[in-house]
Amino acid sequence: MKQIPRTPMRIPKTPRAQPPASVAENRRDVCEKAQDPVNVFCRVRPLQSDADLTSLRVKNATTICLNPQDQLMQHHKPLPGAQREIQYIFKHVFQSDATQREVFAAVAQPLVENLIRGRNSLLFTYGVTGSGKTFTMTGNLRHRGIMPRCLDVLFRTISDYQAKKFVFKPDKLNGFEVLSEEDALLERQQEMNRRFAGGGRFGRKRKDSDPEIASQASVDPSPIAGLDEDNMYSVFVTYIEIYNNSVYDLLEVSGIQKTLQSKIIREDAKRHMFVHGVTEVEVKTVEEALEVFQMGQKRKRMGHTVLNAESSRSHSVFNIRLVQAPTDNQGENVIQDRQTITVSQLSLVDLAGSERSSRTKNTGVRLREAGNINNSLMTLRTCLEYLRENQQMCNAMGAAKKIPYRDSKITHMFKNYFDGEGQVSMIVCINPRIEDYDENMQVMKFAELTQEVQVARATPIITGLGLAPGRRRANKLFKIATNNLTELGISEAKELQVDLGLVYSLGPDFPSYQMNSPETEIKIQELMFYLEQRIEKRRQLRDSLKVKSDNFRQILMRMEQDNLQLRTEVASSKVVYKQERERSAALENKVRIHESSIDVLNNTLSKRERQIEELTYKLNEKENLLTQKEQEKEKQKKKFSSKLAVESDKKKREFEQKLREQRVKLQERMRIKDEKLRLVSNILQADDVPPSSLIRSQSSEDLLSDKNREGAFTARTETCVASTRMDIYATPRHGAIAANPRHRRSRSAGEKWLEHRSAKPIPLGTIMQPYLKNRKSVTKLTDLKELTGNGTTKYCLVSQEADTDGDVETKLYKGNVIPTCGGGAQVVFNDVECLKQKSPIHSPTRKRMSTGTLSALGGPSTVASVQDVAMRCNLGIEGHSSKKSKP
Ligand SMILES: Nc1ncnc2c1ncn2[C@@H]1O[C@H](COP(=O)(O)OP(=O)(O)OP(=O)(O)O)[C@@H](O)[C@H]1O
Repeated sequence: MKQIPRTPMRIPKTPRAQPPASVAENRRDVCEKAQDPVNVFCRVRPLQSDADLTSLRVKNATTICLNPQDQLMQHHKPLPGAQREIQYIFKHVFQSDATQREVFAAVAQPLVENLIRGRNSLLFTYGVTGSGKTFTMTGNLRHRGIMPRCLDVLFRTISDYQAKKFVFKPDKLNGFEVLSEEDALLERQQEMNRRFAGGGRFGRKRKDSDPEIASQASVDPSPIAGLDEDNMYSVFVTYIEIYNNSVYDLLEVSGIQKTLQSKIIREDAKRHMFVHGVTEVEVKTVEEALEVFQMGQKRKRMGHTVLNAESSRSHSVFNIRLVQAPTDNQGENVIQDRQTITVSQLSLVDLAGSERSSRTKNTGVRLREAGNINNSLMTLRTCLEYLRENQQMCNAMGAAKKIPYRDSKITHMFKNYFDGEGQVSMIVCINPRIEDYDENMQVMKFAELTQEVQVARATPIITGLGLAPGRRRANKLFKIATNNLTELGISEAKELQVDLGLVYSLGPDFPSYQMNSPETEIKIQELMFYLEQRIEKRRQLRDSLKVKSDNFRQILMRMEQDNLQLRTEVASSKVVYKQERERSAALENKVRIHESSIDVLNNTLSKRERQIEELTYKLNEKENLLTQKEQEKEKQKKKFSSKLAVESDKKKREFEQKLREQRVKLQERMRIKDEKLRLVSNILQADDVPPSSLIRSQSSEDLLSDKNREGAFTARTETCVASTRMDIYATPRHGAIAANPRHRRSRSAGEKWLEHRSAKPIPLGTIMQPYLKNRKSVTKLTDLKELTGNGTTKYCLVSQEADTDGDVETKLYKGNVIPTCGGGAQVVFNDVECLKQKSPIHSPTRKRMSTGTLSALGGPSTVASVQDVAMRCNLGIEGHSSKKSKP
């Protein structure tokens, strides 16, 4: 592009920051891909009146010249030294007399071709208010703009290849899904019901032919070649308005709501920007599409009335989306796989007027609107500027600027056109009047900038999927042939299954046939011939089949009979089998029961065994314990016996020691007593009866109170007598008994003896018998009078003792009876006679010494006897040594 002068480029002074990874990646992708510049066209509208002055001159089909305003206003001729006219070159410049058709053909038809080939395109008009943007994009009844023409050519191209309505359904995330034929049919019926019930999408019944719309639709462009005939197509339209940097869906069914809700812009899975929740209307004809557009326009006007806005203050975006997907093998239905769907979009954008707010002298709401418009267009300009700079630095691999797409809705929405793939075209609309010179200058600068921006070329879509090309045409030919045959009266033709192989076999260059050509007619005739043959063959085959099937049926009937018989047998066998099974089940049940009881018994047995084991174990433990205890006991026993032995030994020694001591003591005492006795004897010899040597007897009451004590008395007497020749007195129980000192026994009076002998005396059988003169014998001393009365003066106690050898010893204890002061009597023993009788058979070695003998011998027996008497009789003893013993 040549231009004079060129807009100076800004030179960066400071090094730019490194771009983020994603930006750099994107840049690398963009740099690597094939790119096309943004196609910028210029359209000059006619002057309103011939009197109007112009600052613009169209030099040729691509160049226009802008003349300085003052030069034209004042002099009409360039002054020397004045600023020269500025030239701007475009892809094409449409002069004021250019028709809508020319504009469409040059600008929009390539974009529709892109659309059909599955590529995205963006076309926007840019210029000041009244410059003809809307006229170019939409047009009017007489001069239809780009949009209706795009729709017209599109529908003409895909007319025979459209999918049935609702086969493709928007997924609300900028994508589509394929519905089955049944689901699509259901949706169609529901829509029809809605229409009949009370109106269509916009609340009114659809008119079949709106004359205004019909006139817009009736155009004459020929269809675009190169359509993939094996695909099916559907067209969806959306209509959006961006006002005050808010996005509104003009096709939204808002019901009673008067105002529209603003929408947000989102990015889909393929990084394409889309308006979230926007209404996508499927249209099948141009009229339908234009009707939807008109409805959107109405809504737009309604909204503007509510908001008190002007239509030129908003950006309008009309999107035509073409959805295509390949047909199946038979070329009849769309393949039920959303991955095979290709969606292409043509966005037709009518931007708001680009004039600056200073020029319009707006205030209040209008000023804010203008500010927003300026901001969005400024953002667009900045984005394109940065994009251009980044692209220019792409080869130099310098740092890239972050492009502020998100700063305005319009740039945010078309981000993927500049960052991604597609084709971008712009029509700069110019009002050539001289008043718009300055604004036109700005527009030109923007145009100049825009056409330096490169956009990555869209990659061609992958077609085929390995399916035979021309299958839809083959399907069509096959159906034409079958229809023709049906019309000729061959009804079987209807029943024929589609056989594309037959069509393909008609000629090697089949898919390239044109449908309305004579060649096709010939091929259809050939096809009909083949089909006729096929039908004939089918008839024959059918007849043969009938015969065979009859035969087969008969065989089958026989078999059926056999089968029936077998079934009966099987049924009876089954009954038997069932019975057997039941029996077997019963037996099994029994076995199970027995097994379970065996298990129980086993369990019990094992339990018992365990118990036995436990008890055995316990028994062993106890035995062990017992053994231990016995051992311990034995040990203790030994210990105690040894201890006992030691103790007894010790005690024995002690006793012996004590005994020795006692013996010594007794000997000492005996010696003392002997001494005493000797003294007493001496005294007795000197004086016959010493007053002190008296034996006091117990009172008669004491003596006779207890007859049972006779033995004891006897013993006591015996013991006392055993101390030979001693005067012994018994110690009274209650104090000393005093003898009557005035008692004088007359020697002249005769002696009267009281002999006290045993009741059963041992017969002596000897000649020598003791003799007592004037005696009285008693065996029992029952009355004290016997002792005190009758003049008894002497008392003799006879004691006999026989030993084991048969020796008998008879002792006679003699004493004087002395009356006491209390009326009782006391016996003072003064003589003991001891008579011993030897047994003729006795053994001299075994002779036991009698008490008397022992006494005579003065051995230990005497001492023991004295001690015994003392202990038993509780008597005080005082004796003397005079002892008279008779053999
Ligand atoms: N090329 C043209 N040929 C004939 N008439 C034109 C042409 N361009 C514009 N006009 C007329 O100019 C008037 C204003 O045009 P239009 O509404 O398209 O301007 P605009 O740029 O869209 O304004 P706004 O920004 O307000 O929408 C219309 O009445 C239209 O018929």
